[in-house]
Amino acid sequence: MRLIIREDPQTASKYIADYIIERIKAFDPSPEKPFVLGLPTGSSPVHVYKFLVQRYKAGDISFRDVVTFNMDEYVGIPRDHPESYHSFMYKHFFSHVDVDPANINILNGNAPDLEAECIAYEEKIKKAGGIELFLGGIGPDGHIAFNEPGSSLKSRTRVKTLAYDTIIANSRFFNNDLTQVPRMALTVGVQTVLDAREVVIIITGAHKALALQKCVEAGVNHMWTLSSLQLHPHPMIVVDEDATLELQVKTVKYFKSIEMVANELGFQQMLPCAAKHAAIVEEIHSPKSPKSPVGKTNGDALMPPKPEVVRAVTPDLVPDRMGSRIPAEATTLLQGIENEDTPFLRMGARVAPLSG
Ligand SMILES: N[C@@H]1[C@@H](O)[C@H](O)[C@@H](COP(=O)(O)O)O[C@@H]1O
Repeated sequence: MRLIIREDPQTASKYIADYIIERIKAFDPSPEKPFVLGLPTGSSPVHVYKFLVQRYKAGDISFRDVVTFNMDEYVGIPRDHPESYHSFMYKHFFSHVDVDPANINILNGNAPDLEAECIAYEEKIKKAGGIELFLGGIGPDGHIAFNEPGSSLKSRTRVKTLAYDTIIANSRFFNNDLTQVPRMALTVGVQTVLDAREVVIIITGAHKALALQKCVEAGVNHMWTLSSLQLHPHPMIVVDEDATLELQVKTVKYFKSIEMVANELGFQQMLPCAAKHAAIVEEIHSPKSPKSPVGKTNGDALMPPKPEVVRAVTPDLVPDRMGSRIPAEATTLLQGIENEDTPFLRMGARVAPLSG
């Protein structure tokens, strides 16, 4: 898991928007091979959409070959109700970019047969080739989409009764009138989210701090459905400082150090995999300066160089998966980096991870 910590909701949102844009670009989508993007509603992703729209208007990105699947929708309120998730998505995103309306998928909370609607949605996702990147937010109780506490971690798209806490939390969108908040929703399941090839979650604010703590530091538990991300091969949670309030200091330092070390290794987030791989190999063979990323520390260093990193400069060379000859110990380093902390290494080239 990667946990990216930024100062405030704006910088966290910008990080995610930039990340999504680079993922789409690296994927190089076409009508035959569209990028399939899962999308959330809620106040947390509003800034992400704002930055995506800004970059679209600046000519940096097109959504023409992007197929979208929204996470959820209320049952029983008209599609054009200002608080329907359908309205939300058009208001904050779809109306401002070049996404093809035929490529937009949102569950229909007024379908005559809600069960059939959910089954058909799963089928549609499958037919689209699965979701490449699922962006999500969470509720203060750690729910993802509308997978309320106690939801099966194997759940799929279905009709869900909302928890009373969620009805209270969402009443702010309905003039604080609890009676106006729908009691049911259609939602993708936890397993639907986990099936995505990559999951990116935004969590901001002190009111989500306990949920973040449960999901990152505690075990996998259906009472905090986001914790299921621990079972995903490539999850990334992007948070603001306020959301980290319940985390242990060492957890925060650990994840910050992971990002720092990745930066020191010269990984620009958006470089294609092969280039990054080559950069690592080159750096291991011929460190550019005494400040080489291998074992580099500075005054703020959070972790000492690991012995295996230092050993990686020994001349005992073995072929790696990309044909370069690298020190045997370095394969461990590369695997650790690629598997655990830098899913972006997979970007663009869509190469298989080095192992696992
Ligand atoms: N179904 C949505 C979730 O997908 C969203 O993550 C959550 C949090 O919303 P907010 O970002 O406004 O706190 O709200 C609703 O419950």
